[in-house]
Amino acid sequence: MKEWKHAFKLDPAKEIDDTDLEKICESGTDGIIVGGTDNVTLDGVLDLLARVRRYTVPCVLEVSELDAVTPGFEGYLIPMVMNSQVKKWMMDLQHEAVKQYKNVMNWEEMFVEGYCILNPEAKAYKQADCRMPDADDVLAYAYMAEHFYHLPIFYLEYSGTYGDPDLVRRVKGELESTQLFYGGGIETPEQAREMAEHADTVVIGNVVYTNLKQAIKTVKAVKEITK
Ligand SMILES: CC(C)=CCC/C(C)=C/CC/C(C)=C/CC/C(C)=C/CC/C(C)=C/CC/C(C)=C/CC/C(C)=C/COP(=O)(O)OP(=O)(O)O
Ligand SMILES: O=P(O)(O)OC[C@@H](O)CO
Ligand SMILES: [Mg+2]
Repeated sequence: MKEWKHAFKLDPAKEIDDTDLEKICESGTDGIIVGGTDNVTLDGVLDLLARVRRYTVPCVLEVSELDAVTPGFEGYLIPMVMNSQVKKWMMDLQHEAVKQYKNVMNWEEMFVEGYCILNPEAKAYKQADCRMPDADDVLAYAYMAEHFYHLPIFYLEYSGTYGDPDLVRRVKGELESTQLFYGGGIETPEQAREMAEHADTVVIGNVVYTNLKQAIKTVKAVKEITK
């Protein structure tokens, strides 16, 4: 995943037909992330996994629901929400999962993500009871992700709305070894390119379901960038 510049996030709670899924999987994207905030079920995850597996594209599961975890993915992304006001979303859910399952966890395939969620209208923001940080707060979260927690990934999440490219640039300047994911509101190749100028990896979600043609064009836009 260190090499990923572009990823599509597919929501197991949403329908996608085989033709569209083929276009996504054969688009040249670096990987597929299966994940969503609500209504994530084991059946939904298994269905997507089996269908994505027809193609060679790498596929990882972003765990938001413990009951929907299954073997068979190349990797597992474990969110912890750094700007949540409630310890549950930063520590307790993950603690409970480790307590129950540490014997079957393969840490080589688990990647913890420090999430900073910046759209107050996003489901994940509301669910995790987030507070809105200012720019200095965000930079400090990024710094903590790398230097306190040694996380492999810091995820600047604007789910559903396009974010601030200048903040993405400043966050990137704060990080050396932690990989910066940007996700949220990318609907055009130009927006994908703008965020990919700064973020290590851009994640494209909802536009897959609203405008597949534009979604596919984001791959080339991101791959063309040489930093
Ligand atoms: C078989 C095998 C490999 C076993 C492994 C063992 C095992 C069970 C490991 C689990 C490891 C572990 C520590 C898991 C943690 C579990 C857990 C429940 C963590 C909490 C996750 C969390 C903080 C979720 C909050 C919400 C969040 C940050 C979601 C991220 C995704 C996101 C923002 C999606 C966008 O939302 P979307 O649904 O698309 O929204 P729209 O519909 O509005 O677009
Ligand atoms: O759905 P969008 O707004 O593209 O966001 C992508 C991803 O960051 C969601 O977790
Ligand atoms: Mg979504």
